[in-house]
Amino acid sequence: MTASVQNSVEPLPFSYDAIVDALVDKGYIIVDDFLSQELTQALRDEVNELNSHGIHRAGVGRGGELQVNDDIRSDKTHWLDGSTDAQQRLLAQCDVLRNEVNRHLFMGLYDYEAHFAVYEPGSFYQKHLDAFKGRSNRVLTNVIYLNDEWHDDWGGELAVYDEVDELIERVLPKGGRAIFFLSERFPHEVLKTKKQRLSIAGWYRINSSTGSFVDPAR
Ligand SMILES: O=C(O)CCC(=O)C(=O)O
Ligand SMILES: [Fe+2]
Repeated sequence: MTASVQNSVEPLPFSYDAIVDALVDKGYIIVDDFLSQELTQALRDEVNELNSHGIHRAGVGRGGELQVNDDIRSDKTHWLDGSTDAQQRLLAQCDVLRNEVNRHLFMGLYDYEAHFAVYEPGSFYQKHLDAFKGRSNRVLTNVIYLNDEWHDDWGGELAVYDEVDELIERVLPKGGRAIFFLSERFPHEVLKTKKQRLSIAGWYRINSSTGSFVDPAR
């Protein structure tokens, strides 16, 4: 039996049902080993390669309003386009979850968009919401971490707050780990990192197109 056949019959280290249940119960879940070590490494290699050729400073806002704002965030980003095997496998896995969420929760998620992010030492992303009620088609956020190791004293945690601004989680960006949360409900921030921090941030979207205004735009 080849390695790939063996892998394909191994049970997943997490359950899609548990993710769906947690989204209903508390609106978020942290999933260790969401990505295999092998896929985490393939994506890490890709983002390192992109970064070595220079990827762009992230902006804040959408479309024509996009601005680079050093005070708010200092990461660099590159949108996934499914052009590599590793990206396709990641997108396929995220699509399984999209279908599971739709099947159980009728959220009508029709699309997933994601970018690589590189936080060089000293980088951060100030506290924000990914979506404001009724003003965005982003409804479910996921962040997937790609570093091969992360020490407790390296900073760079994702701090997650609840609706009354109490800190509820400090998530270390450990490779293969993912967090899923309802985009409108949880303010969050990336604390200043001491080491280069690699991740993929993604958003499941609903279709809120009306008339001639075609959404989503990037
Ligand atoms: O990298 C993270 O942990 C979170 C990033 C984030 O909040 C975002 O890109 O909107
Ligand atoms: Fe965010």
